[in-house]
Amino acid sequence: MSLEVLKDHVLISPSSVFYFLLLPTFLLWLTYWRLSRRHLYKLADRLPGPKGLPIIGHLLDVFGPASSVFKTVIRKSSEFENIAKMWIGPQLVVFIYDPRDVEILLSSQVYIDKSSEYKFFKPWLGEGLLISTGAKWRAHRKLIAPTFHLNVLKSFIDLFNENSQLVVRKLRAEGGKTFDCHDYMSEATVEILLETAMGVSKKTQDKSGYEYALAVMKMCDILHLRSRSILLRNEFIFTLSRYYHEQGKLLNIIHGLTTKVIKHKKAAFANGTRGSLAQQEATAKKITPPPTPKAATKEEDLKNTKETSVEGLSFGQAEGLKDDLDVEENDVGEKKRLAFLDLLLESAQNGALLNDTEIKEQVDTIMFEGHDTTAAGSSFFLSLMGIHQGIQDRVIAELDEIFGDSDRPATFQDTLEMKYMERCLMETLRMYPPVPLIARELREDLKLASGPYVIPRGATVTVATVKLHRNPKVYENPNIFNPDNFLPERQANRHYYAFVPFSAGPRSCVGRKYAMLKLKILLSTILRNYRVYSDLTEADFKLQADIILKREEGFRVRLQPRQPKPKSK
Ligand code: HEM
Repeated sequence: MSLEVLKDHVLISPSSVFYFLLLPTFLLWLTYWRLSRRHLYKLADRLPGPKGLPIIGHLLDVFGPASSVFKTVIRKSSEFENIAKMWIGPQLVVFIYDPRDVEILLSSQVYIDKSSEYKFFKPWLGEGLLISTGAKWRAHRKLIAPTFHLNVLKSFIDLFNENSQLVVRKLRAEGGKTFDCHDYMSEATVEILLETAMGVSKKTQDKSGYEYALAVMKMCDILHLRSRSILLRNEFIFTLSRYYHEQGKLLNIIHGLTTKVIKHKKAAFANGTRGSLAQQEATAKKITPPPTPKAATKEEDLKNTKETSVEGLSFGQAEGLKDDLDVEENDVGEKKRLAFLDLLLESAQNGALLNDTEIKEQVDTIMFEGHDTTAAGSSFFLSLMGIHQGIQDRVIAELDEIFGDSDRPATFQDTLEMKYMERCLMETLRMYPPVPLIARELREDLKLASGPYVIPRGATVTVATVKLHRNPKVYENPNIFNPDNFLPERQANRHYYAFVPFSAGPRSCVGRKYAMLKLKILLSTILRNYRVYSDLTEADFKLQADIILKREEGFRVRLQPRQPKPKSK
């Protein structure tokens, strides 16, 4: 049969040839893809974990509202003691809960790459400290960590006090009603960051910190949704969705604030002004004593390092854990003892270390990491005080012991004496860690200590702090709020990596000491003025882990002004 005849009988068009070849091409690609991942499959097969569906694994478990996804994943992985693997479609996710394994992961200089989900942060945080990696991350970490050195933080104490007093005044508006304290905590933590790390006055921001905080919360919802949705993970499909437009609007608010912060600070910098503009305004009005950001001597540094270690604890982590916020290498001399944005601008002025985009990315990162986490931590703390009245009695007794009937601002020394409050804060961060999951993508195999397991390169490893911190082999009655879990003797007998709310190792939280100091001043100021009540119990909490751990129903509490203590004779 000639070709002419064949054409008459069979419809051969270019598109039919394309479809004819599509299936074998796909099968060929699939075979290659699976072969290239055979190392991953081989090692994954040896890891324990709940059984998923063929091909899609546990993909269906990550659909639905954030609170139910969180519960399902925790429930399914709970049947497994130290380690649980799950396939989320083609992605291998391994949860580790044994402190020995957590140590291997977090203390390593090798496993420092963040998991692929962090890329959704890029339009917002760019290559900021939270998500960058390699040489860039190392250089910027080295630059930024000293700006959260204790000597810099001590110069923020007046501003912490002043802003905490402002919250106390704002809270009067609630007058004994039940309300969501997270709104107040968010606004306060944004404003405190602006005035301290950023060094600008909150008054120069015509949009309120609350509006920024609200936009951040909505952004987190979108990012979390993207990490759960197989469709929205795709960049192209995402740009066609309504979430893309919503994200654009939210980023306008978020970046609007940070752009303005940098503009103000740059203008002041050009005029030769250094240090917090808010502090200088207050000083001009004689509200506070002059700032004292002076360089410490070697001896003072050593003393500071010791002071940060309070009865077996070192500002939010086990005493035995050390990172670049603790070690003396941080002693980088007077010039570098500058607050965060001052140092960034100075470095940019002096050379090629940072360009404008990089400054912006780091400012966005610190604004996000520095406010949402502490807002959640302080809101959980107040909720728990409201529920556990006996524990609140002890915190208040300690504060009365320290301050007597005086309403003077707190000093650094006072914060060191808030030992019971420190334990309550630790216990809050144990049971309700604001960062509930710490995830890394492995570029090398990871051999575990808890059993004969090797997690293959290419997998995502997740430390679910929310579960690690409730390990019944480590904590007696892990689901009961008990600040005595942080008594020095109990702490000393525990694996250091059994409590890592601020992560640990080279990628630990640079704001750990800042957060602990600020939380103590903010929360002690509130409890010196109000008693907290709650109509709910912990069993009523609907936990929602959309990047930051929150209560879905809001952090509802009631406040009663405390009666002034009778003046001592
Ligand atoms: C209670 C408060 C806080 C908690 C529980 C917390 C927790 C954490 C955790 C768990 C990480 C590691 C995240 C990961 O590996 O994915 C982290 C990283 C980070 N945190 Fe915090 N944080 C808090 C407050 C702060 C504050 C106040 C700041 C800044 C002022 C801050 C800045 C950062 C930065 C920049 C990183 C990235 C560090 C790096 O990768 O080198 N955090 N934080």
